[in-house]
Amino acid sequence: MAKLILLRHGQSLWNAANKFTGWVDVPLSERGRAEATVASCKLRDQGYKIEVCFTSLLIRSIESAIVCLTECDEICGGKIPVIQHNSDDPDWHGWDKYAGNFYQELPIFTAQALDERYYGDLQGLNKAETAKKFGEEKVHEWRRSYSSRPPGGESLEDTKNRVVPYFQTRILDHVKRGRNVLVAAHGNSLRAMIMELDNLKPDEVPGLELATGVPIIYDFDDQGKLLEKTILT
Ligand SMILES: O=C(O)[C@@H](CO)OP(=O)(O)O
Repeated sequence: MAKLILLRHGQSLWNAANKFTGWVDVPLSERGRAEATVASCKLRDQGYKIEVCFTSLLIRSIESAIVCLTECDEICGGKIPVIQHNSDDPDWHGWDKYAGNFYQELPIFTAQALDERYYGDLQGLNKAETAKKFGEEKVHEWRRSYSSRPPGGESLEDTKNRVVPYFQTRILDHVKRGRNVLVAAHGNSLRAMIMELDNLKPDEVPGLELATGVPIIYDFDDQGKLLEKTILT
């Protein structure tokens, strides 16, 4: 039975400062690293073993994955996590000639498709001040509705349109082969994925809040059919 483990990154320094973050590449806070450590221990205590990992290109998701996979490293089943960069930069080619060894290494695939929702003109602004300026209702609509776009940014629908094809082709492929997969990503890229997994309608998604650093486990049977969901609080 394969497991799909979704992990919203630990608290970032801009989560702590209550700022819209989006694609701004802000690292974890001390609390965020502690949350990823706790997630790692919970997964270890429940006997989970990870075989493949996916992250976005943003450091807060990569850091969360690395802390989660290395703090209680039993969850890697004796393998070493290795990031599989896939850069279009021609200077990169040649650095990555190492073919890898699936028996000894746990691949971490990084993908732009899993990045946080692009928050456009709101990025860097304080959330409370923005709500005062534009009104609580408008800002809540920008943050939590399905189809409303924040100024210059992506709606959740836009985010879902890039997340779901990647999820279906790349991530679910491993799950269907019976592998346990960790996806360390963001509040909105994971909400898009959960909409798909839980069959949520657009009017059901505003109520979906994800805590930082709390693993959400989906169990699949050998035919790739979804059986149950557990939140490791
Ligand atoms: O700022 C962001 O990028 C996100 C996640 O922290 O915020 P929100 O909860 O408003 O979608």
